[in-house]
Amino acid sequence: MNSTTPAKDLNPGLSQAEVALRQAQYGPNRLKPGLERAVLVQFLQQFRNPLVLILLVASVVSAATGDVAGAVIIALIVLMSVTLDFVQAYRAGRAAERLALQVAVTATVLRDGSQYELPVFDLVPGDVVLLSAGDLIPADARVVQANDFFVNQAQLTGEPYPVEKRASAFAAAPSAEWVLDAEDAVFMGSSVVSGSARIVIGRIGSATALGQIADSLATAAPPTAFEIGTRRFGLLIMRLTFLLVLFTLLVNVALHRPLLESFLFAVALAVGLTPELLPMVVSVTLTRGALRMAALKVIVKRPSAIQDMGAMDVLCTDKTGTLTEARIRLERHVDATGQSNPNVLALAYLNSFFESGLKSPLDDAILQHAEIDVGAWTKIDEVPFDFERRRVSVLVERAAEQGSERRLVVKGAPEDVVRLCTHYQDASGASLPLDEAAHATIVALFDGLGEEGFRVLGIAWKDVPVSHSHAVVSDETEMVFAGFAAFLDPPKASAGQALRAMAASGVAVKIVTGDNERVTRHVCTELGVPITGVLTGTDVAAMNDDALRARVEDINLFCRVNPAQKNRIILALKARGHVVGYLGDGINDAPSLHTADVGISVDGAVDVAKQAAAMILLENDLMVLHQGILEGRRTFGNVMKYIMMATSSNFGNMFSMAAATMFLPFLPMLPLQILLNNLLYDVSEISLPLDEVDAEDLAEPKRWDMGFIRNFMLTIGPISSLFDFLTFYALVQMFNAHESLFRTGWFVESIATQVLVIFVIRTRRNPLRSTPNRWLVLSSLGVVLAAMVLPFTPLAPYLGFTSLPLEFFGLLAVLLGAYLAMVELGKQWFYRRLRKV
Ligand SMILES: Nc1ncnc2c1ncn2[C@@H]1O[C@H](COP(=O)(O)OP(=O)(O)OP(=O)(O)O)[C@@H](O)[C@H]1O
Ligand SMILES: [Mg+2]
Repeated sequence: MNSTTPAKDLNPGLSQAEVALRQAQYGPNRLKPGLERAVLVQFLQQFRNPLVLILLVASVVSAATGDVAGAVIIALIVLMSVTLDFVQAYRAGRAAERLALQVAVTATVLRDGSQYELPVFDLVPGDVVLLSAGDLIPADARVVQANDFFVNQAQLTGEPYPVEKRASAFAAAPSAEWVLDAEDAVFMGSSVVSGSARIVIGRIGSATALGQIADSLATAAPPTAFEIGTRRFGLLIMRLTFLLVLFTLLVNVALHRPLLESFLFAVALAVGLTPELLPMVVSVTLTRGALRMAALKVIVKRPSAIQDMGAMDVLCTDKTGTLTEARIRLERHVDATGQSNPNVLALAYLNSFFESGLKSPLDDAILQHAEIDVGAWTKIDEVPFDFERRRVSVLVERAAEQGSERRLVVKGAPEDVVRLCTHYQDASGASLPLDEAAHATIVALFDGLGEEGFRVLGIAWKDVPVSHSHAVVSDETEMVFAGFAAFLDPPKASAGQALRAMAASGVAVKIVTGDNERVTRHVCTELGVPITGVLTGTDVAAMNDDALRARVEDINLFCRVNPAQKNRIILALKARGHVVGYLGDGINDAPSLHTADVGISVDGAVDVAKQAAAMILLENDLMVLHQGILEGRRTFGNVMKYIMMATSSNFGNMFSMAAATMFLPFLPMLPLQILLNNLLYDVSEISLPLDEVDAEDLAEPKRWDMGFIRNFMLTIGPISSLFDFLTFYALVQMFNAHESLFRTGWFVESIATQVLVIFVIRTRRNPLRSTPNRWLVLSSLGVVLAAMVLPFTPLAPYLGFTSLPLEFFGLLAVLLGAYLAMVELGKQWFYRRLRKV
């Protein structure tokens, strides 16, 4: 191990004035381009939709052939739909970004000689930053001081093992260039595995090595289950649209209709069929969910995680701080004979005091327990803590009668610490050989402490020659066992209740901890959590992935597992088809937070954990998480409503429109009327994300089910078409409708049925027993009213409408009532059959 390299420069950091200058010059330390440019780009991206482009081109062509008014109206309608969609989605996006800012990763920066905790995007070249284990490296920088400083550069180099970095003055070859394997350079996107350092920033934002490859990294995120679902749904719709459009086009051509108009009609039909509001509905529901979560003190970094929360059926969690209070207190310090012994405390204190790597709450508890003067000791070296060894050693020295003495002090997981010892120290301080009898006493003592619910660390030491100036892992042998430090970390009162609530909502909770079995069992008993099975890290190590997969289902306690094993457990659960959440706060949790479908961390977590998580709890409370799960399911419910509307009623309408072209001597609706119909329908749906979802729809994890959507479509769609044909028949037979009367009548009927059916479809219950959101009622009724009034306004001739006879509204009322009643019957039949399967 490399020992401390002293600071060559005592750089006090930049002055605030200098920082302001540099911020103006270099901009924020961010990978993404500025928002302003993005707005325009985002808006223009809406026009990438081929249907939108085709419509605009087609309307230009139709303007050229004489129909200027029609072309202008089509262009206007298209523009309005695009803007409507964009504004909603953009506002949602901004709200999500503001939320994410609340949990921005910060760095410890030295400016004007004082330390500040600042968001990383505030940093400028020249800033002095202090780093310790678990931190993310905020920009490309030079190391000026290092202390057993190891970083993980996997994101840049793909090299999974930590590499050591040293201060320039101590590097074998100080480098002037930014080379990834330079010993004295660290790079944005890597993380500190152990040790500490002081760095001076050289390059920020997109000038960093990461910034230069950021575009290629951006594509790496795997799609969530929900995104895969939406994509498959889009494909289904696309196929249906294609068939229908082709069909109408062929019929119209066969009937020798005007080509351009037929083409426009077919394209308008395609627009009518496309659930173009789906992305908007998804992002708005998600943002609304995120804002409601924020009120509960949960910050959602990646909005789609809310959906994953709704789908999640297994939650894995570590123990400390989640199930326990994380107010850890040192309760006892006992020697091998079980007697309280100040020498044990002194050794533990030395170790915690000089440990420079990852400080854990256990260290804090030791340091807070007593004030011990360590002034006589100086630190020589350290073997930093890691989650494989589960221990930390410090090498310290003090003056003694003859010269000086050097001592290695180890503290860590008791099983391992005891294994490293050949001697033990009794109450008088004498060092005795650790024979079988002594070993049995020590193990019994340890077991006893565990039984009482104590978290226990073993403490051991040995003297080394003064010439010994580096400490390495292999020095941790032939130690003298000093005793145990025993801590209490009381279970959280609210945790048991939260776990029961989750179980009742169909989410299995599994505990995945680096701590030992006895302590964890004790916590479970106190919380009233039944233990269905236990696996230890040793068991997991002995299994291949198949064997692990076969076991993960029944086990709800995984103990003494290391970070890689935690990750394997998550992978095994995912492979079994579960949607897995992971809650954790340490360096050891980062890989699992990344692998899980939804990673959840807490505000006090180390940077790497916060970075890997999709959601941050500002208050570590499992009950809030249960709320989040319900929020996710609510979001899913509202998106589903939109999809069920789009596939049943909307699709039914467009289907009858296509079919009607075969029987009518004219187009059943003008292209622009179809587009207007679609726009009005969209407007009625804007408030859908605000809608309530019935309690029974929140009872279970929610997942995409294409079979469900298809069957629903096949049940409700035909009812919609049936009533279209009844209208069609009545208009021709009873009203003797000519072209424009027919189109006007059908336009009004189709809007009314299509929009009002939401009140039947939005609930599984009798629609009168489930209260819809006020805005949804207002927008729906408003749109239907607008459609009815439109034919009587001066706009009517431009839109090809004619005023309707009063009797038509009588017919409409009868048809509408019968339609809604029949959809309700169809719906009830559908859900009854669904329950039987
Ligand atoms: N500061 C420390 N010094 C020595 N040993 C430590 C220290 N911190 C942790 N350990 C050892 O490493 C083990 C694993 O660490 P830790 O308990 O933090 O893991 P975890 O998986 O995060 O567990 P938890 O579920 O309690 O959060 C501990 O049980 C303890 O034996
Ligand atoms: Mg932990």
